[in-house]
Amino acid sequence: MKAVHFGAGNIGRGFIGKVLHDNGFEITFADVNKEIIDALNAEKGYTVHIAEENGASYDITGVSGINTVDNPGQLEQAVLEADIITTAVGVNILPIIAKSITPHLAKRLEDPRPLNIIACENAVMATDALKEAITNETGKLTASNIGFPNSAVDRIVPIQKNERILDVKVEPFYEWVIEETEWAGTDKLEGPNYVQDLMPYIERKLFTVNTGHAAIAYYGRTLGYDTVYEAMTDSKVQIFLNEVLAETQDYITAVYDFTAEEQEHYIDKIIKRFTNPHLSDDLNRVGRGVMRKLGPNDRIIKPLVYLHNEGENHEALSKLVMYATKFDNTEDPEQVEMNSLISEKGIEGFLTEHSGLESDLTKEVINTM
Ligand SMILES: NC(=O)c1ccc[n+]([C@@H]2O[C@H](COP(=O)([O-])OP(=O)(O)OC[C@H]3O[C@@H](n4cnc5c(N)ncnc54)[C@H](O)[C@@H]3O)[C@@H](O)[C@H]2O)c1
Ligand SMILES: O=P(O)(O)OC[C@@H](O)[C@@H](O)[C@H](O)[C@H](O)CO
Repeated sequence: MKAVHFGAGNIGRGFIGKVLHDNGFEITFADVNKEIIDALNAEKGYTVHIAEENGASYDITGVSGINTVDNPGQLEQAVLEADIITTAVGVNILPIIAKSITPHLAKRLEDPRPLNIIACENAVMATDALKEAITNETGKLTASNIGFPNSAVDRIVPIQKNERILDVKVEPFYEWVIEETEWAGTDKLEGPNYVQDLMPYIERKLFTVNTGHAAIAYYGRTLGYDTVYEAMTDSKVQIFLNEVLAETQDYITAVYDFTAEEQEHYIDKIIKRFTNPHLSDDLNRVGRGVMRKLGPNDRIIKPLVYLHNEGENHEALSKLVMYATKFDNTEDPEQVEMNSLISEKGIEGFLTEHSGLESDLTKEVINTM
């Protein structure tokens, strides 16, 4: 069984690569990072270390790499042989990945073996976005051997520097939930959970783990912290995090069938993950892509707008919007773009145009500070 995985970064090597390897796949990583691809081709393997006391280490073997900048032609053979294609590149990169896959797809689909294509990104229904980008190029795909399941991936993998460049340290917890209805073929992966309806799982994850992370990053930075672990030692951050997650809990339990008790249990587990002393996760990583995170369907604005419309408390999420607009990671191109939009249009104009907030909610958000 062969896999092509786009994005040989932290989640690609540390999570998706490990699951595929455990399922017996030979993995070809495709990436634009020459150093990583050269190392994959030289080493043919790497080690995943679990970040806990006496944590285990797992050797991932049978891997290789394609540098999609220097050798895009190598992708053809890899796609033709693939049983699964996955991505972990960042949701905004998916249209570029679509352009890499599309030229080889028709030929691959003449082969009756099932092919599943799955985007493993932090966004609601990211595979649908990849599928749309692919079908914009190919037209409607009528082959019955292709599946585009959406998925939710959860495992904290910080940016890190290790002695061996490919090795990667990951938290012990992981969860990969896949949309069963869209899966092509009968051979499923061991490890992921398959569900009929993914929306409850992806939104619960995004609006708890990722909204929580955003709260720690954007508020923690105003208090001068650099990492999640450091910020979580401050009771002010803990209190704010609890307030934010109480609001997203109201959204999750109103929209889906999770009970308050189930959600409280889920939150407790996540807060323990945020205080893992064996991980050092930079607030700049957790807060990266600030414009994406302030998008209408993302982790802050979607629950905020819902709670506002329902007349429910949304004060902490409103403050979170304001902390996000004040983030200061100027190495992030999205931060630079946001800063320039805010200086041109003001915060009010930015939130109305970019986040799609109605003017009464925009004013309310601004007045929380
Ligand atoms: N790190 C985490 O804790 C975590 C957890 C769950 C989900 N995610 C999601 O996984 C995705 C990847 O995150 P990450 O932390 O692994 O980031 P990362 O920066 O470590 O890895 C992304 C990789 O994609 C590569 N890339 C960029 N453009 C590319 C292109 N055009 N073609 C091929 N490769 C390209 C980069 O070179 C990099 O190696 C994001 O959507 C993120 O939200 C991350
Ligand atoms: O990757 P982002 O930028 O969408 O979000 C940053 C973090 O919240 C995220 O990467 C988490 O670590 C991850 O989603 C945990 O599963």
